[in-house]
Amino acid sequence: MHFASDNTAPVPPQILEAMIEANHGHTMPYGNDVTTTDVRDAIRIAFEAPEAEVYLVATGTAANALALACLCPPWATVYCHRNAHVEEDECGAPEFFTGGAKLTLVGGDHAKVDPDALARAIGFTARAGVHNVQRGAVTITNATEAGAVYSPAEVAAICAVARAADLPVHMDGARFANALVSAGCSPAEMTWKAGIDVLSFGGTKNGLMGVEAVVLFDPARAWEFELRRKRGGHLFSKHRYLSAQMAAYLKDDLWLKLAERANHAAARLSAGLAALPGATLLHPTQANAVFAAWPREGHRRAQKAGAQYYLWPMDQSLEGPGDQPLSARLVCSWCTTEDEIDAFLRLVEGGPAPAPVHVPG
Ligand SMILES: Cc1ncc(COP(=O)(O)O)c(C=O)c1O
Ligand SMILES: C[C@@H](O)[C@H](N)C(=O)O
Repeated sequence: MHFASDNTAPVPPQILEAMIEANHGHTMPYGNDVTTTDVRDAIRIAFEAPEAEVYLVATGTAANALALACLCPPWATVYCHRNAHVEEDECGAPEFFTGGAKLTLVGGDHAKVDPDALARAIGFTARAGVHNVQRGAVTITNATEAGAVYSPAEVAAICAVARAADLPVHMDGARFANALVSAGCSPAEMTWKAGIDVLSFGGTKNGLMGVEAVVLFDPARAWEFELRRKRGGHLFSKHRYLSAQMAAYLKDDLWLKLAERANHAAARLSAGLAALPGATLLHPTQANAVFAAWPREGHRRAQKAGAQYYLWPMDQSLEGPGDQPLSARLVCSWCTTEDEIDAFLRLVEGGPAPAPVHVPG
């Protein structure tokens, strides 16, 4: 019962097989291999963006921070949701890689930036001219840190506010595939057609060993990104092992199939929890994460039986009197099974613990 994060999931066999297949002979380094060229073209086709420039890095934090560094000067600010990953979980990487830009936090339900709140925040910035940080860029996360999904229209509304202030917009797409299959739109509709300038196109949460593609829909920023990636130590010399993963991920729409499996599992888990006495959903389940609260005893039973997930916020405690509800984040991955979901739900409800799984060897 593994719901701590999609980061805990193994790599799909197709991806490992692709890396083994790539592991023959010699090939040019630093992205000068044929597979990287093929991946770049495949992403341009998938996004209907023939002019886009595409670069692979190994972490989502690197993708976000390097992309923002190309969009926001050191003396400016990046507008993000107050619960955005770039604010809460990147240890200051965006501030570091931009050379000191600030993050201006904006509210909104389900970790979605509210367009009106964004407009107010932008209007308040630089009100005293040289004495204030300047307006820099906007970043939104899709799927969000609360498991919600922006529709293309919602993305366009954010981008319209940004464009009115002549600001570029970045999308943290660590779970882009999950958002896309949920919204039922095309990659282009979810990004550049709605006004997104740069996308962190995630692969790691959706199964890859560690590959994220930064897609710059405006190629004018490409050379700066290349320089920042190398200067930041994020240009892989044996780049073929990144591109082999991404090539396999895109082949036959594997990326969409993996995301559909994770989202389907989350929908099952969410419906099961919502039906339990005393359990409540805290956010709509629109991608692969479920945010819910249920009585403490249910948490104790589940965690005693080995279920892995985070109380969310993490500073809650299983100890203590009474049986008041505690809230949790449950993340499903491409390999979450119906059996582990059903076993978890029985534990939360108070049923028998699942039989221990015999792991041979
Ligand atoms: C929404 C979001 N963005 C970015 C990241 C950063 O990815 P990484 O941990 O690979 O740096 C994560 C991590 O899971 C994430 O959840
Ligand atoms: C850092 C932690 O939030 C990670 N990004 C996850 O989603 O599991």
